[in-house]
Formats: sequence, structure tokens, C-alpha cells
Amino acid sequence: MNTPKIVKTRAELKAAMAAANPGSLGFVPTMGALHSGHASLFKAAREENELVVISVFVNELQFNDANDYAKYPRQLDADVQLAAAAGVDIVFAPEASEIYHAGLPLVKLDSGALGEMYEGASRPGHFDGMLAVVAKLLHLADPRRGEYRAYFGQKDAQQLVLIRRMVADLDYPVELRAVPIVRSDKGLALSSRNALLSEEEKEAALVLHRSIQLIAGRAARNEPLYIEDAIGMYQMEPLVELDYFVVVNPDTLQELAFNCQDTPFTGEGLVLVAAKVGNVRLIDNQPI
Ligand SMILES: Nc1ncnc2c1ncn2[C@@H]1O[C@H](COP(=O)(O)OP(=O)(O)OP(=O)(O)O)[C@@H](O)[C@H]1O
Ligand SMILES: CC(C)(CO)[C@@H](O)C(=O)[O-]
Ligand code: BAL
Repeated sequence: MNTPKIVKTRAELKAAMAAANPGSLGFVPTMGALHSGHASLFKAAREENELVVISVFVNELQFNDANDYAKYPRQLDADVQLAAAAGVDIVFAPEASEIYHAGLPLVKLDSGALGEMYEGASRPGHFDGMLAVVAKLLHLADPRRGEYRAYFGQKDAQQLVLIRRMVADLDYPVELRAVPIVRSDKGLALSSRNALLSEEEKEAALVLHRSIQLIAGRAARNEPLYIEDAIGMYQMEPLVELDYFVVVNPDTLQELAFNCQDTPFTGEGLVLVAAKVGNVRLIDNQPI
């Protein structure tokens, strides 16, 4: 197993990149507390690139809830071990002062109407803060302007759509790769915040996947979706508070008319769900 180089500053990262001088770079930004979902991103990057760089940075700017930020799991030593096993070459683990070296950004990225829907409605400012750090990290990770790919999980579907728009709108010289959701044996989408759930809450959280599966099954059979049946499943789970359950266009995330109608499902869609389990907000989705 290789031992990744851990770099903490921009200068160290730049020097490590210059020393490696790779023909191709795969970059995976994360907030740490790594699990097998992250590992699948690292492995995808490993397969396609000479050098794999990841970042571990809990970006305060994308948290609208101070408690969520304070409680976010942090475990750099374990993260480095997981990164090593997945073949990562460089772990960039900066302090906030290293990222926001000139203070908090005065010039901001605006995630627009898309950033105010779904996750953005429940976490005001989240997507602007997320774009701010992804924009910076994409620059910092690759000072060379060579063959460059960045990897994101399909689990954060709205995030991925916004990053695609930013990369297209601002002409970032990077190819984006989307990696499918990795789940537990029982179907729970892996997430760093799952570590904050009790065993009972983890069982209750399985309703997210179950409810999506109900709708995905109907979609596969071209039946009417009757989304209210999926929403009804949440009433049986006192530990789970549903935020939204919608079927949307996978590219624009606009709600599809199938949501409340008797029409048989045809075409393509994306089921998006978010719910609070205890104090922990979870999201999940599935293309249909
Ligand atoms: N289960 C998963 N399958 C595939 N990709 C994932 C999974 N979990 C996270 N990712 C991806 O890993 C990258 C880093 O995510 P992040 O560090 O926020 O972890 P996370 O598990 O999503 O944590 P949380 O949802 O609690 O913030 C993102 O691109 C995210 O979509
Ligand atoms: C992309 C990201 C690393 C930016 O902080 C974060 O939003 C995440 O982990 O999904
Ligand atoms: N994985 C998305 C990052 C966040 O929840 O802030």
C-alpha cells in the first residue's frame, strides 16, 4: 500500500504537484470522515489518472447551521489510511486560513435559482458556499493546466448539477466525472453524517431508499408513479421527518408533471429525497 503525501498549505501542494509533474491528474474534493462512497471516487480517479489528489476540508462557508458544522465528524488519521488503501497519492488537508487566505470572499459565486431549490431551500447559502470552495479547490489542485479530471458523487445530485453549470459557465479546464451512489448492505446511501445516527435511527433511515425503490419500480414498469404512496411511508416512521420527495428532470432539476398525476411514467427522471432523522439531515436519489 502506498502512503499518501499529506500537504497542509498551498505552497506545499504546489511543490508536490511540481515534483510529481503528472501526465494526468484526478482530483477528488471531500469534507473527510471518509467511507466506501469516497473510496469509490478515489478508485475511479486512480483508474484514469497518473496522479490522484484529494482534499479534506470542512468548508464552514457551506454550513448554514453552526451546530451541523461543529458536529461534522473529523478524523484525519483514519482518512489518510482509507485514502492510502484506495491508492491516493496526495492528501491536501488545509486549515481554513489557507483556503480563505485573503479573508472571506468579497467576490462571490451565485448559485442562482437552482441553488435555492430543495437543499438550497432548507440550507440557505449552502450552494453559494459550496461553489466558492469548489471553485478555489479546482484551481489549487491543478496549477499545471494539463489533463485534468474531477470526481463527484451522484449522491449529492443537486451539488453535481450546480458544479457542472459552474464549470461550463466559467470555462473551467476540467472534465467532470459522476460516480454512482455506494450504499450499505441494507440500502442506506453512505454518508459521513450517518456516523451521527443511533442504530435505531439508521434502521428508520432505510425508508429513504425503500420509498425511492417503490417509485423506481413503478417507473421501470411504466406505471403511474403515485408519489403520495412514497410520501405516506414516512408517516409510519416517527424518527424521520420528510423534507421533500420529488421526481425531477435530471438536468434542470425542475419537477416533472408525473408527480401528482395518473399518467403512466415514460422518459427519464430523477427521484430526489431529503429527510431529517433525529438531528441529522440525509439525502438520497435515484435515476428512473
Ligand atoms: N455514498 C456515496 N456514494 C458515492 N459518492 C459519495 C457518497 N457519499 C459521498 N459521496 C461523494 O463524496 C464527495 C465528498 O462528499 P462529503 O465529503 O460531503 O461526504 P458525504 O458522505 O457526502 O458527507 P455528508 O453527506 O455527511 O456531508 C462528494 O462528491 C459526495 O457526493
Ligand atoms: C464538494 C465539497 C467537498 C465542497 O466542500 C462538499 O460539498 C462535498 O463533500 O460534497
Ligand atoms: N456532501 C455535501 C456537503 C454538505 O452536506 O455540506
